[in-house]
Amino acid sequence: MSEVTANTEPVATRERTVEGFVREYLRELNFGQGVDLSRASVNDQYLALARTVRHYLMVRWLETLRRQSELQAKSVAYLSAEFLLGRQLDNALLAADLTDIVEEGLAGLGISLDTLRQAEVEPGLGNGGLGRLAACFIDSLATMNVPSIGYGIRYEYGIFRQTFVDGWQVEKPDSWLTLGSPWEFPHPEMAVNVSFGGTVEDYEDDDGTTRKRWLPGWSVLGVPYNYMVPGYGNGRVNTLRLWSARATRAFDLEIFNSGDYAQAVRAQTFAENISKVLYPEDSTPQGKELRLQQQYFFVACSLKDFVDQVLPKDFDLTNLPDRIHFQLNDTHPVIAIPELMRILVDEKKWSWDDAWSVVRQVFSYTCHTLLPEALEVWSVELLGRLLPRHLEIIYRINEQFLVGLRAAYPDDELRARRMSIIAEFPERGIRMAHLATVAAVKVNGVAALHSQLLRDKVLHDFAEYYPGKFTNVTNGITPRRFLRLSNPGLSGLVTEVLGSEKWVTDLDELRALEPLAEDAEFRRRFREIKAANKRRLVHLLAERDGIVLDPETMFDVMVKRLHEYKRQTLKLLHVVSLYEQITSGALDPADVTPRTFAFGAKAAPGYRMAKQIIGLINAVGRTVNADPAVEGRLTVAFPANYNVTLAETLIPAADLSEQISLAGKEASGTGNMKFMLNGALTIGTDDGANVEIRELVGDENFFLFGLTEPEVADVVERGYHPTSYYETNPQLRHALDLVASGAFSDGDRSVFEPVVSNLLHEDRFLVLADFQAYADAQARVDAAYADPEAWTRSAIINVARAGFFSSDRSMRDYLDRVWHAAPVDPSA
Ligand SMILES: Cc1ncc(COP(=O)(O)O)c(C=O)c1O
Repeated sequence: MSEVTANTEPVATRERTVEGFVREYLRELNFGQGVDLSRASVNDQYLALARTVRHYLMVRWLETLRRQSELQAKSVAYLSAEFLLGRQLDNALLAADLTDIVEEGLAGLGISLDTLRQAEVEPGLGNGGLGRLAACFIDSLATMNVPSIGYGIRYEYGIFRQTFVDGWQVEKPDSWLTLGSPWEFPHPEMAVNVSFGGTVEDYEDDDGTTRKRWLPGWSVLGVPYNYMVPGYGNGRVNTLRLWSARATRAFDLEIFNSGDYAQAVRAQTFAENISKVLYPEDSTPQGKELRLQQQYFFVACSLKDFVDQVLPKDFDLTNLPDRIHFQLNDTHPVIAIPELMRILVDEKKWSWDDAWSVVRQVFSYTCHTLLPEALEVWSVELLGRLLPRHLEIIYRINEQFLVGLRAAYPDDELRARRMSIIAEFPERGIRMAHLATVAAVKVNGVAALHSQLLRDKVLHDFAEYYPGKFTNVTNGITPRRFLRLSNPGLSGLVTEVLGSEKWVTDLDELRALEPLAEDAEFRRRFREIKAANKRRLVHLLAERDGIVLDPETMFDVMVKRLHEYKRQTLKLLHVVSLYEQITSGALDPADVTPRTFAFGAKAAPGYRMAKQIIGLINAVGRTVNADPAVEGRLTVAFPANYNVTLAETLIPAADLSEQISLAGKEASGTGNMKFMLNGALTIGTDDGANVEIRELVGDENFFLFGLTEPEVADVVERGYHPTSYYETNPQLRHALDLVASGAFSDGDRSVFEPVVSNLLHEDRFLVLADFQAYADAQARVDAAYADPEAWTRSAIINVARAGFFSSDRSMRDYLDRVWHAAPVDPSA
């Protein structure tokens, strides 16, 4: 009998040849999908491809995990209720350096890689900027060799799929899991128990100490699903661990036996609801019980996982600050602070002071907003009912905090009330941002202006009390997804002229493009790439939405969540004004630069004004696009369901990026950076990261307009009267009157009355105040666009100076300023 030698090496050291890949792929199709090539559906082909590609990454993943537990280096845990990942296939192919092999191998089988790319449904596990930021950050952490893990929620339904019915938004469920999700690795055997409700009691410990004990009312299981987060070009694969809720018991057999099947499975449904659906809210918190359940659920799972599974069994938790830093992405995971206190005090039986001294060294908090209404406050009644022990802990943290505060400001009770973690009005509530700030090592804003406004306004009292705690980390975007993959034309040109792909991991390399702005041949090639990207978008939108566009027009793009502060209405009023001026004869169409005014935006389903604005954009589009008077001059395009996948084709095709929020309202923006990196010029206010973009590219390569933040504050303080702008600006008046007249609603004046009346009588975000400045800036845009050479020069300068906005740089800033951790040496 021949001897069998055990090989403990992972088997997946795959052959990196076309033939090797094809063999693996066919094996996966046959044995994984259970079909042969002649019968395989596109979905079969896609799933088999995804599994084949992940095999190639598997050795690296296992190796990363092995080394991580060996090294025990300081790690980062990024806690985020959202990870807006986008499609995975292309990114995995890039990381595994397999794209060419796979393309050729599939072609040999008569399969188009591009068709399989399109078969992937993106996991929309986030609302917009915040969730996409988390996805960029974990990509950068992996690429930079930082030991780290992402923790979040595996929503069964992500952000809703937006459709338009008669121009109005109708939400459809996003069933991203229906056709199978080949990128995830469920581990039901590693499920952890998470409790809710019940009561707290005192009891006497063995040594006579009185302690607290939480007697929960109910619990659920959290099942971890692991996702690979491959680094680019470095052999590292980090982990993203998303939690899915399951019932602790599938159903109650007693009730089932008594014949009530529906009642028997109700507990299961109840538990599984926790990870069922992402709250489709952006910039406004949802004070809903289920939302708090979600937050505690994923945080409790993650802390338990880290303490019990990731750390070695004999780990001394007093050393926790040397081993981990938990980054809280907004207030959603802030309940982690009392949860870690509970673990240390109640479960590990530490003293309060010892526990607090560790807890206050391991969390940092990123604030993402400037809108006071977006800061989460949980009612004490709700939090006490759902998490009674945590409420007690929060009260004790607050008590201790207020003692210190009153000692520092003995005669300032008003300040104590303002800063207290507990709000008394309009109902008693827990201010999660205050809790986070009290416990955090660092609190950061997400752009220079935002961090300054946090210090000066939103969290001013705290910045005075804890001067060293506040810092800035300007957001960033991953150059892998948002240039290397999404813009193959520009990416190829950059690699060619720079002589290598080093820029993909060192985006400052783009600076070397700058002299080429003066090179006519380079400009011609740059322009040709933009033109090709525009044609690619035109083709996509024709197929996807039946939208017909002319690639020869200027592509003026505003894509982001629909929110009044972002001011989609400002762009729309400008379109209406141009339309009104042309149709009334005030403007010769020949003098109007042919433009495509593109929008992409989802509105939160409960945000009525945002949905009205969507209806109005579509209504204006319908009228304008059908009117021969403006044909070839003005086109409005509003493809439904803006998501990461659409962004990847839309952004590289843009000539003009609209970043027109009211100054002092947009924390950072990341869309703005993606456009800049892809060679669009920005028309924008002095807000969020626009400020840093403009500083980098200079006024001559940026169309700045509008009130500054101090001016806005001044206008508001003096009393803002939007009607005065309406009365004194004829173009603005005519545009608003046209909307009010029912011209876009078949003569029905009532349809868009709420939008018009809101602008005229409230206009919280000063659209009318900035209208003329915006129209003037658009005239400057037209003038600049008329000179293609100068425009291209500016676009190249934008690209060349975009290096600062790499999320790799953001990670370096967090490592230095917040986490005090370092990448590990890949060769060690
Ligand atoms: C799908 C999607 N939605 C929303 C955003 C956020 O856009 P902005 O920063 O312009 O608000 C992004 C980021 O670029 C995105 O990719």
